[in-house]
Amino acid sequence: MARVLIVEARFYAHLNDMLLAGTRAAIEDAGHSHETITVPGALEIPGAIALAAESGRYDAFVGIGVVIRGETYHFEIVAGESARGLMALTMDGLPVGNGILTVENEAQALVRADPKQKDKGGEAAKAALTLLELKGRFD
Ligand SMILES: Nc1c(NC[C@H](O)[C@H](O)[C@H](O)CO)[nH]c(=O)[nH]c1=O
Ligand SMILES: CC(=O)[C@@H](O)COP(=O)(O)O
Repeated sequence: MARVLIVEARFYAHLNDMLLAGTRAAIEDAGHSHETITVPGALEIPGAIALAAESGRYDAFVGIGVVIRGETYHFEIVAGESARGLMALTMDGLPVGNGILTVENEAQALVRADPKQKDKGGEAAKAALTLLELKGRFD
């Protein structure tokens, strides 16, 4: 049984609740365990995963959150840098799934967070577990 750490950026609680449901369901359906920690925003997700990975307590990681475009360039920073940080961790050999929604509005986020619709949380969990399985094959 793999131990999966879910790191959620709880910027929009109601959307995160849906993402979390899909993420947890995918992990449980695959027969693995999960633990969840919460950070303020998407920019903190990669750092939290890096810190947790050093503990050696987890086999895979899923970052989830919602970034909705506002009035300024900050959207590009938050969306781009959180994705870049997760990709850097993946390229370092960590099985990481990216479930951070980067959207124009709440309507787009709802469709993607809902486990009964696009289920991006479950998709990110499955991606992390796929990388974990590949890691086992190549080790
Ligand atoms: N605007 C959103 C943010 N912004 C906050 C940043 O992620 C970060 O916590 C802050 O800049 C302090 O370092 N975060 C989201 O997750 N979603 C947003 O829409
Ligand atoms: C993605 C963001 O950082 C955004 O929510 C912030 O809104 P604004 O650009 O209007 O400050």
